[in-house]
Amino acid sequence: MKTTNLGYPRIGSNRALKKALENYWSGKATLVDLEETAKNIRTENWLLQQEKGIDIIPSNDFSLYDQVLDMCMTVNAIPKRYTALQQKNHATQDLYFAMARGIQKDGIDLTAMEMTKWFDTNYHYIVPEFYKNQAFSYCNSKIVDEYKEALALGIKTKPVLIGPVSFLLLGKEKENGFDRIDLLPNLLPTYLKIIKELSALNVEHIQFDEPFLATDLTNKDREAIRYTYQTIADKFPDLKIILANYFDCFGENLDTVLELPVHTLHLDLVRCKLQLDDILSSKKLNKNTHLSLGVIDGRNIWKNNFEDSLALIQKAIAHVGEERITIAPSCSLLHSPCDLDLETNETNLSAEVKQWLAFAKQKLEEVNTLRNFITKVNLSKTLEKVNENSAANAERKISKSIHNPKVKDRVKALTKKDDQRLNGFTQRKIIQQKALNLPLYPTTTIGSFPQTKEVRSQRANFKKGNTTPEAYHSFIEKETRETIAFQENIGLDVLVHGEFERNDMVEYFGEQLDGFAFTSFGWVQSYGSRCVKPPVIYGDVSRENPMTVFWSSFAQSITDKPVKGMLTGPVTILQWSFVRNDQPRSETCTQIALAIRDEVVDLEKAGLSIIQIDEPAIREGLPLRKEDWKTYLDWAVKAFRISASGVKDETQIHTHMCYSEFNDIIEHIAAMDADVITIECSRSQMELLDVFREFKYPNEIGPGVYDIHSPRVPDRSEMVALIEKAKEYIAPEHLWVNPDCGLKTRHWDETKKALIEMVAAAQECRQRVAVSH
Ligand SMILES: CN1c2c(nc(N)[nH]c2=O)NC[C@@H]1CNc1ccc(C(=O)N[C@@H](CCC(=O)N[C@@H](CCC(=O)N[C@@H](CCC(=O)O)C(=O)O)C(=O)O)C(=O)O)cc1
Ligand SMILES: N[C@@H](CCS)C(=O)O
Ligand SMILES: [Zn+2]
Repeated sequence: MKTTNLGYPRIGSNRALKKALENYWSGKATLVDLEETAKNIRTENWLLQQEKGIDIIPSNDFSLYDQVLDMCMTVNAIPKRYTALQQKNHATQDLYFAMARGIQKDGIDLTAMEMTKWFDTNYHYIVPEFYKNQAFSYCNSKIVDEYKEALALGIKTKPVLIGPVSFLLLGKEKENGFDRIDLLPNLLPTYLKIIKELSALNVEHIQFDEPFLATDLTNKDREAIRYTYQTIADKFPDLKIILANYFDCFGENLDTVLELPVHTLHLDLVRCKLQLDDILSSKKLNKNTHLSLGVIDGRNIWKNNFEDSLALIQKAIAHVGEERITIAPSCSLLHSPCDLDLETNETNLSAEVKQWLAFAKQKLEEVNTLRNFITKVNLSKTLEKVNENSAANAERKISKSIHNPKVKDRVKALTKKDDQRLNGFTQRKIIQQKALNLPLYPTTTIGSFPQTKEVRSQRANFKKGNTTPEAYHSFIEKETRETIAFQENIGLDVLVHGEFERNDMVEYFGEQLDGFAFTSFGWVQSYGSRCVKPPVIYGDVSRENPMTVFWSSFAQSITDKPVKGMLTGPVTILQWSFVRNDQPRSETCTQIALAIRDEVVDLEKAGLSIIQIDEPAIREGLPLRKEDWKTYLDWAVKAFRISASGVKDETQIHTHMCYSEFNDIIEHIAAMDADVITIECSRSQMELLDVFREFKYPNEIGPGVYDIHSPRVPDRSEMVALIEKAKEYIAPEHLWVNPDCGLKTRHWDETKKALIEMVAAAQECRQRVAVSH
C-alpha cells in the first residue's frame, strides 16, 4: 500500500514566495533572486514529503502565480493582446505576470486576464481565454523542468497536470459561435507531446486533475473525458495515469469514470464518503484499477479521525486488496496552512485548540500513520500516534469551550420576522432617498483603502508590543482622517472609514468573536502573492462587545457626508474561516448571523445611516452539484437576512460581492433584499450584467467600473463606457458607481488617480442624462 499527496502549499512556511514576488515586482529583486526562492521552496517541499513518508510525491504543483496560468503558458493559450510582449525581447516572466496582473509600462498598456474562484475555495485562478478554432502548441517546459529538478535531488516525482477537459472547462469562450470543449482535438496533441517528453524521462505516474468530474457534466463533456484518457492510455500503455477528482463525488459521471483505462482513481472521501460503497460495489470497477483514498481533509485544519478513516480504508482493502490502495489527502494541500509547529503563541491558539488541529505538514504525517497502522510498520510508535489521535478527538467532543447554551437557545428562538425588514424595498427606497438625498449615480467605494507598508508595519509593531496602543490608535486615526478628507475633496457621495484598523475582513472579526481562534502563521494562498490567515471556528459563536462601532462612528463624526458602516457577512465569515466539522455549517452560519445582526443594530444606534454587509463568498459557497443548491441557498440567504433585518427602514443596507458569476442564482441574490448591491464587473466588461436582460433586479446596483486587482489606472472614458453599458441593463436611478472591490491592495497614487477619474466619469454620465432630458 502506497501513500501520495496531490499538491503541497507553495508559498513557503514563512511566505517566502510572497515576499520574493513582491520584491521582484517592485524592482527590489531580480528574476534570478525570485527563481532562487522558488527553487528553495520546491526543494524544501519535496524533501519534507519524502521525510514524512510520502511515496508518490507531486511535482509541477509549484507555481509562481497560478497553476491554470502555468497551463496556459505551457500549451500556448496566450491571448493575442500579449503578442507585443512575446515579440519585444521581454523575458517570459514579464509576459506571464502581465497575463496575471496587467501591465502599464514603456508605452505598453494591457489588461490582465480574468481571475475567478477555484471551485468552492477561496483560491483564485486565472481564467483561460478561448477562441474559435484556436490552435495550441507545446511552448513552455516547466512541467519537465520541475520533474528533472526533483530527479536531481533523487526524487522521482509524479507530475501534476490540470487535465485537458478541466482546462477547457475552466476557461471562457471569448467569441461567439463555438463551444470550448470542441477545442479538445486541437489541445490534446499538445498534452501528448508533454507526456511523451515525460515518458522519455521514465516518468512512472502522471496525475491528471479533472475536478470538473465533481460537477454536473454534459454527455459531450463526458465523451471528452472518455476520448482524452482512452487516447492517452492507447499512446502510453505503460504510463500510470492517476485521475484525480476532488471537492465532491463523481455523481452521474461515475459510470464514465469507472470505464476509463486509468491506473488509479483518486476519491475525495472527506467531501463524499458514500461514493466508496458505490465504487466498490460497482460491476464496472476494473479489477486492476487502483484507488487513491482521500481520507485526510485537504481543506480544513482538524485532526483526522483515524477511527473513521481506518474503517474506510479497511473496507476498500476488503474489496480490492491492499496492493491497489493508496492513502492520500482529499485534495491538494494548497488550501491548508503549512505547519502547526510554528504556532507557539498561546494567546492566539490555546494548547487546547492546538491539539485538535493538523496543518499541511501534520497531514502528511497522518497519511503515513494510517498506512503504517494498516501495514503494521513501526507498530508501537504508530499505535501511540493512533491513541493520541483518538484521545484528542475525544477531548474535543466534550470540551466545555465549544458549547454555549445561550447561543444555541438564541438560534432556536428565531422566528420568521427576524429575517425580514419592516417594509419592502419600494417603500424603503422612498424613505431612504428622503433621508440620504443622494444624486443620480451615487459614487462610493467598497470599504478598504490602501493597506500600505506603513499601515501593516504599524500593526505588526503594535502586535509585537513595540508600539504603544496610544501610538497605534493615533496612527489609525490619522489615516482615517486623511482618507475621509480625500474622499470629501474628490466629491465621493458615500464615504467609508478605510478599514485601516483591520488586518483582514474575516480575521479581524474572528479575533473579536467568541468561538474563534486564530493563528500566527496559518497563511493560505488566495491569489498570486496574496495570502489570508483564516480564523478557526471551534465553538459556538457570540459577540461580547461591538467590533466596528468605534472607527465607523469616529469617521462619521468628522464629515457631513454619509459614511458606510462596514461589516463582513455571516456566509463570508463562515466560508473564509476553517469551520468546525462537528455540526452543520448552516448552524454555525446562523450563530455568526446573530453576532453580525447585533453589530448592525449597534452601528445604526451610533448614527450610521448606511451599513454594508459584505458577502463576496456567497457564490463561492454554492455546492458544486445543482441538486444541493437549494438547501444551501435557503440557509445562506436566510443568514444574511437575519444579519440585516434588525434595523429601521431609513437605514440603507448594502452588500458587496466580488468574482460572482451569479446569473444562475440571481433570484436568491435578490432575495437577500439588500437595498444596494455592489458587484465585480469590470474585467468581464459588464458581461455579468447579461442576466438583467431577463431578470429585473428589484433593488439598486453598483456594477464595479474599475478593476482593483490590477495596478493599471483606468481611463475616464473606459469607465463612462462601462456606466453607459450598465445603463442598458439597469435603470439609471438604480445605478451606483464604484470600483469592483476594496482598494487595500492598491497604492495610494493609483487609487487617487483612479477615484478622481471615477467621480468625473459619474459626473459626465449625470450630465449626459441631464442633457438628454
Ligand atoms: C477580498 N478577498 C479576501 C478573501 N479572503 C479573505 N480572508 N480576505 C479578503 O480580503 N478572498 C477573496 C479576496 C482575495 N483578496 C485578497 C486581497 C488582499 C489580500 C491581502 O492583502 N493579504 C495580505 C495579508 C493581509 C493580512 O492579514 N495582513 C496582516 C498581516 C500583515 C503582515 O504580513 N505583516 C508582516 C509584517 C509587516 C511589516 O512589518 O511591514 C508579517 O507579519 O510578517 C495585517 O495587515 O496586519 C497579504 O499581504 O497577502 C488577501 C486576499
Ligand atoms: N469591504 C471589503 C470587501 C472586500 S470583498 C474591502 O473593501 O476590502
Ligand atoms: Zn470584494
